[in-house]
Amino acid sequence: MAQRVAQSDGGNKKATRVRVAVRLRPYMSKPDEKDEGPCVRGLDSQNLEIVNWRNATETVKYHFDAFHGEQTTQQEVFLSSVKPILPHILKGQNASVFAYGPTGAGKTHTMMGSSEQPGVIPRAVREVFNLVKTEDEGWDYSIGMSYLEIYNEKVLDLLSPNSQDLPIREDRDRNILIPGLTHMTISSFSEFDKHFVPASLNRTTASTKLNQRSSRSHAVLLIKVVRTQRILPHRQQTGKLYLVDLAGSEDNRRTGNQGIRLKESGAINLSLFTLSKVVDSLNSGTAVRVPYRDSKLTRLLQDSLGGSAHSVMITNIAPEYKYYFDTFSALNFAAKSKLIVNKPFTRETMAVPTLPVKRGRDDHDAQGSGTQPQKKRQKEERKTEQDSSSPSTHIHSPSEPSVMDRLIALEKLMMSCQEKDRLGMLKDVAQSRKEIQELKEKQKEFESKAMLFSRLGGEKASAKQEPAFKNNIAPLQRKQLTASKPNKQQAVVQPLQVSQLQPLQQLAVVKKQSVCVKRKERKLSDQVEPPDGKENIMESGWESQLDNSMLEQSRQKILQVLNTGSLKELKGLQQIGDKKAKLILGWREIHGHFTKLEDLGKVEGMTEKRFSTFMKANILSAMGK
Ligand SMILES: Nc1ncnc2c1ncn2[C@@H]1O[C@H](COP(=O)(O)OP(=O)(O)OP(=O)(O)O)[C@@H](O)[C@H]1O
Repeated sequence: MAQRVAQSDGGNKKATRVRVAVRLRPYMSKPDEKDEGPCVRGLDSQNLEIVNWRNATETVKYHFDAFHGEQTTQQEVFLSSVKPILPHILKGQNASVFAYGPTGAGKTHTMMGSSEQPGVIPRAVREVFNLVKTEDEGWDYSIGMSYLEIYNEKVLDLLSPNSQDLPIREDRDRNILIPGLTHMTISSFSEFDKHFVPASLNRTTASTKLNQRSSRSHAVLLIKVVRTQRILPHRQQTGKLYLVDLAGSEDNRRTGNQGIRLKESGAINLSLFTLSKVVDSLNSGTAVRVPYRDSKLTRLLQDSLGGSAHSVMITNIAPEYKYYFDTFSALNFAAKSKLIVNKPFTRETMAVPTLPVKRGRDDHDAQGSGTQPQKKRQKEERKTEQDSSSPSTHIHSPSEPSVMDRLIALEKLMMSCQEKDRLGMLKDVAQSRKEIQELKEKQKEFESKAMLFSRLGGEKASAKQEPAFKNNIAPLQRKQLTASKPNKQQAVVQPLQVSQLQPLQQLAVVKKQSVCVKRKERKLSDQVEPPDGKENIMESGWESQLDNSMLEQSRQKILQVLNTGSLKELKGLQQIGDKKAKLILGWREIHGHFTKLEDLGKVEGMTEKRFSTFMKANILSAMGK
């Protein structure tokens, strides 16, 4: 008999941003409504603009990973925004796609679609089956599905519609579990469809003023792929795909909701508000506690936001003026969600011989909460975590020989000892594993420092040939320029400069650059170049008046703060406010160290001019000038 032992690639967690796409649905004017034209329009495949409500002669511009215009087909949305993340779930990683946006903006259309225009969900499931067919030989695959809705803060099983509110739990590996939720094994797309279509009809929908068939709940479809290697050690990887159709945010002055609709709406808005708080808290980087537990929705999406999943958010928006404020706030939510960083990793177990465990203890453990099979699995996970010193894990634990020896010796002892003694030894094993982890981290730190120094050395030699900014962000333009490539990390609201396209329908010609329209957005504006061109123009040549060695010393000091400084220390630098300091921390999180000071130009909103101002202010301040 064999038990399964968890393998972790925790040390290799690579940060990845939540990808944000925006989809604009076609204009749908009703015969009795006056046709005011759209308030928002796309500029290209990543940019869009919306009228500035404070001044209709201006617009506000946004940049996203993808923009899907009115004409974009379901197939195109799937191919560009969803298909690329699916292969991860066949490799034991988690992925999630969720549709966000105001009521009636097209979330259900995007996720479910219709039989003529299938949406993301049927396409993604079909693709998972296709991927499995073409995968490497030597693995067996098992695919399963669960489907639930969160209605009025209750978790309801859509595959078993008479079920009660289900609890949400988290295991020690931070996997979110729903004990009692139906899990069906499916062997083909048609089998999936057979369960999915009737289950979708169980979802709570109702007619509101803004949408004839409005979803009154958040729907979450979970597709779980488990692949098991045919040969020893029978590696097993589990990847989960969450496909989420959120209920829409609602302004009840416009929906005219009353009674039960109003209660539903309250629950929907509250959970979306918590979602927004979670995003703010993740972005602030300083919050002690991310409020995931404040709503069932955020608890369930915990892994997708700031967790271990590859996440894509499709923000649906509507072009009509009556949706203006919903659209505006959805775009701002989308813009801030782009800053969230997840760290996906592979969930893998291996088969190893079972250690002798007393039956009585098994029975006792099974008394707690959760269903029997689930408890058993949780217990197994717990046990495998403790037993992670078993022989098979050695293959993957490069560490100091002395620590390794201790582990092997401990294991040998464990195999032959009683339960009571084992517990004490397990503690030692845990301690040893901690030491290994610490050693690995120290090693990594050492290597990156060594690399940094060697790069610095190399850089000095070639400093003259290298351009200072490798990824010049296009400065805000006041006249027509050839558009340069937008910065990859661009994540926040871009205030519009002078519009270079036709003005939006029924708007006067744009006269001046836009301003950010809310105080909050105004704060963000320290990341973008001021539109009026008042930025200091740097007098050139000031560096040449300084002593070279002192100059170099100051540069090194600044670089050190950039690479190792805390939020507070970063804010201690001249020209670095709270927002910029957080962006620097975020950049470090994703890319590691700044090799040279000029790399600061890669941080969101740090234009060449801003960089010059930053350098001058900090060097002069370091020299006490
Ligand atoms: N891209 C699109 N092309 C054509 N029709 C669309 C598109 N997007 C949405 N629609 C139509 O707009 C209407 C509202 O869309 P949908 O029900 O998907 O909105 P929703 O955001 O899910 O709303 P709610 O939050 O109230 O459930 C539907 O009739 C839908 O068919």
